[in-house]
Amino acid sequence: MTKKIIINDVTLRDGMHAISHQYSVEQIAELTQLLDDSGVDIIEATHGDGLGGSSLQFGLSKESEDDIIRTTVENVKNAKVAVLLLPGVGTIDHLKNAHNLGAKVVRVATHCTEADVSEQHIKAGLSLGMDTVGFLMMSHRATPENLLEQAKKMESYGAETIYVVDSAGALSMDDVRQRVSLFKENLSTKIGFHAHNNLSLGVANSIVAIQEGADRVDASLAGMGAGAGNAALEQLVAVMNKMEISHNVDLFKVMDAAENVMKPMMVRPVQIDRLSLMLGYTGVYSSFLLFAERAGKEYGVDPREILMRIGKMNAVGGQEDWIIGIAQELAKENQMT
Ligand SMILES: CC[C@H](O)CC(=O)C(=O)O
Ligand SMILES: [Mn+2]
Repeated sequence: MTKKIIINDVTLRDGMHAISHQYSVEQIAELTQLLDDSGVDIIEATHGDGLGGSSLQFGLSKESEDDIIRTTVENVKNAKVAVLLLPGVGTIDHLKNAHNLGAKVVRVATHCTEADVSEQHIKAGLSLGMDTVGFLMMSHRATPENLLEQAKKMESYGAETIYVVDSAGALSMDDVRQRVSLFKENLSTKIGFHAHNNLSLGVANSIVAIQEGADRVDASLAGMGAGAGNAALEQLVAVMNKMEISHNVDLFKVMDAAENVMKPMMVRPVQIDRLSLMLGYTGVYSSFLLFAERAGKEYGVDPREILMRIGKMNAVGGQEDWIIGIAQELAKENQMT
C-alpha cells in the first residue's frame, strides 16, 4: 500500500484513564520525547475525558490542563499535538487556550448519535486553523447507516477527518468493515479509526479499517488506554510492516518505549482480563472500567454484574455516577437473597 497512514498516538490522553489521570509532567515529557522520536505523526494530550475533563465526576488530574498541553508541546520536534474536546465537558474557550499553548489538532468527540452538538466546536477548530477531526464515540451503538448520517453532519460542519470510534472495544471485524467502507463510499473527508482491545481485536480492527480506506489510526504504547487499552502501537506497527502498509514509525523505538518505559509506569496492567473483556462483551465505555472495579470493591458486588447492568441501560460517557447507584442496588438485592 503506497498511501502513508497517519498514526495518532493516544498514550498520553486515552492512557490517562488507565492511570486515573495521574501522569506527572516528568512522565508526560519522557513519553512525548520517545513518541516524537519514534516518528508518530500526532500526539494527543489532555485529561482522558478531554479539555475540561478534570473534575469530581471524571476524576481530577494530577497536573493542570495547561501543564499537560504545554509539556507535550515543549517536548515535540516533529509531531503535531492534538487535544480532545467533548462539547459540554470542554468549551470553545478551553480550545482557544489549548491552541494558544501550541495544540494543532482538535478532535471533537460526541456520542455516535449526537453529532449535532459538535457544530460550533468543529467550526471553532477550523477558524483557529487547526486540523479538525470529528470523533464519533461508541460507534457500535449506531447502525452503519445511522453512523454515516451522523458523520455527514460533521462533514457539513467542515470536519476534515471523521473517526469511527470503538469506545467499548465492542466492534467485530465485520462491524468495522461495514462502517469504514460506508464512510469511504459516501464521505469526502479523510477517515480515522480508534480501537479498544477489549475483545482482543484492537490491531486486527485497525488493519481492517486501513484496508477499507482509513487514513488515520490511533494507537498507544503497550496499548496504554482505557479498558483493555487501545491498539498497541508496537504491535500495530509490526503488523503494518509485515503487510507493507506505509507509515512513519520506527518499530524498535516503539518496542523499547513500550517495554522499558510505558509498562513500568502502569498502575493496573492494561490487559484483557475478565473485567475489561466484559466491556467489549457488554458494549460498555472502556473508561468505566476503573469506576466499576472501585464500586465493586466498595459495595462488595461483582463488578461484572455492574457492567452487565450498565450495558443494558445504554449508559454513555458522562454517566459514570450511575455506576455507584447500580453497585448500591446490587448490594441491596444481594442482601435480600
Ligand atoms: C470519554 C472520552 C473517551 O475516552 C474518548 C475515547 O477515547 C473513546 O471514546 O474511546
Ligand atoms: Mn478511547
